[in-house]
Amino acid sequence: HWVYRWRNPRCNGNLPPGSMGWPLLGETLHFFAPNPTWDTPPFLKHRIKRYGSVFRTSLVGRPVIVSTDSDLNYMIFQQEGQLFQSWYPDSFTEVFGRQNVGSLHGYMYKYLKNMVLYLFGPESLKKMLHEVESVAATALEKWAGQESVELKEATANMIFDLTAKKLISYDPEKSSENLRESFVDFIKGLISFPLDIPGTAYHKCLQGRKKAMKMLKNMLEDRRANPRKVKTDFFDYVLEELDRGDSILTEAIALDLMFVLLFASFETTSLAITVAVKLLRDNPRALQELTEEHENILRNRENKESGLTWKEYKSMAFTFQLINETVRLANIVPGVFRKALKDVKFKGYTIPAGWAVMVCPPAVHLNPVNYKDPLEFNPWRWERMDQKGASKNFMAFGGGMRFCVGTDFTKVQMAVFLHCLVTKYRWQTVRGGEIVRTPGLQFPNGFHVKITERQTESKSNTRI
Ligand code: HEM
Repeated sequence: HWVYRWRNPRCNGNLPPGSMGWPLLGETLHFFAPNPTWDTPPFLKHRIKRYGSVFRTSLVGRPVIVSTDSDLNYMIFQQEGQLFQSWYPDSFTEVFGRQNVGSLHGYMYKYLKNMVLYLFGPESLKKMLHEVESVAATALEKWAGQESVELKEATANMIFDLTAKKLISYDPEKSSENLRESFVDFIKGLISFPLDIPGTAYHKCLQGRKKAMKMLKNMLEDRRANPRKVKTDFFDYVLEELDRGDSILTEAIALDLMFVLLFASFETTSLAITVAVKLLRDNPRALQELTEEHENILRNRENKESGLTWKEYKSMAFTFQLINETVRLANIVPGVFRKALKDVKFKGYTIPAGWAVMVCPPAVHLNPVNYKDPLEFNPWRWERMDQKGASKNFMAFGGGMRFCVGTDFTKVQMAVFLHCLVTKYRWQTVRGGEIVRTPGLQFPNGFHVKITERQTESKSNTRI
């Protein structure tokens, strides 16, 4: 009876078609199978073909409705808090903490979102532009002296230092413990079998999180003991809120959030930059147009000594097309999770209240109906398309109320990094760069590149 119920869940209407897989295990293993292409994962492809764009399944012990349907995705994003609510699986909660941004609602959520928007909104980014440029220029200068660099790791370090400085004024040079190292341990075991015994990757992941959380807690306590006159970072604002007395923010929530924010900021953007550099390497025409755009900016600059200005940043039309095309193909977030708050009717089907719903951006971004030759890297396709917000066919940064608050920050970092890279350097692949999604996108053997200064390159060519 139990197995029968597992396979045929109750529903006040017509459940979307699909299979619940094996008892308990569901279809989890198929879902996590590595996919060595840019294309939609086979798990989705097979089921879309068999059942259509909306189907049911069971993942990590939960019944889930999978949506690859543009209209349903749109409705899910628009109905946040009404018919659907942000929700992430228990296994996420285990490693990211109980109070991650995804599980916050109402007043607390709005407060924290505003705080992040304040720290990384356009006004702050304008002021940060020179700093982002100097960080990228310094990093590239260092890398150019080396035999090769693993780009994903190197850019993640670069972004981590910048974000940690902005969010919590962390300075790796001055700190006795290495916060970044704990995050590395955490990430290595993130997509692993959840078996918490010494020696396993998962155990290391939880230990990494524990260590990072302890360091963050110490830093927050330090700040409490030595408050600053002018509030500039996340800790300053958190302490102000905690000291208000009637706030529902607790120290535990604040620290969990700090952890998620740091993670969300450097893992995603570093992956996007690495994918962009790889795609540029493979597409000389796009590299040429990008280089021309950035050389023009330098050529037209009145004061040659000044760094990038906001006006110059805003003028990078082709760069923004390239960034959109990169994140469309990269599908950095392969699934966005929600929970149905009520029974929801959609095209003759019912999504039962309490069920998890997974919106699948890859199925939308790689659908030939939405994008002609979807696997082709074609930044020019964005010339005639809206590039700013989210749409039914573009949800790399989510959509609706929960649209990514780090989008502008990511774009600034990507554009500025590419500016520094193409105006001064050339690079070649040494090894690696293969794509495997598991189901997040990764470079299993790294992406090792040799970066050389352009002048040096032309001088040596002349010699030859
Ligand atoms: C290429 C880079 C990035 C991608 C692809 C990305 C993608 C996403 C997506 C798809 C969501 C929606 C999740 C949902 O609806 O459940 C999201 C939300 C979020 N992102 Fe990003 N993100 C990126 C960079 C960043 C950065 C740099 C930060 C931090 C400064 C950040 C912070 C957040 C936060 C706090 C949320 C939750 C917003 C909310 O629930 O309202 N992201 N991101």
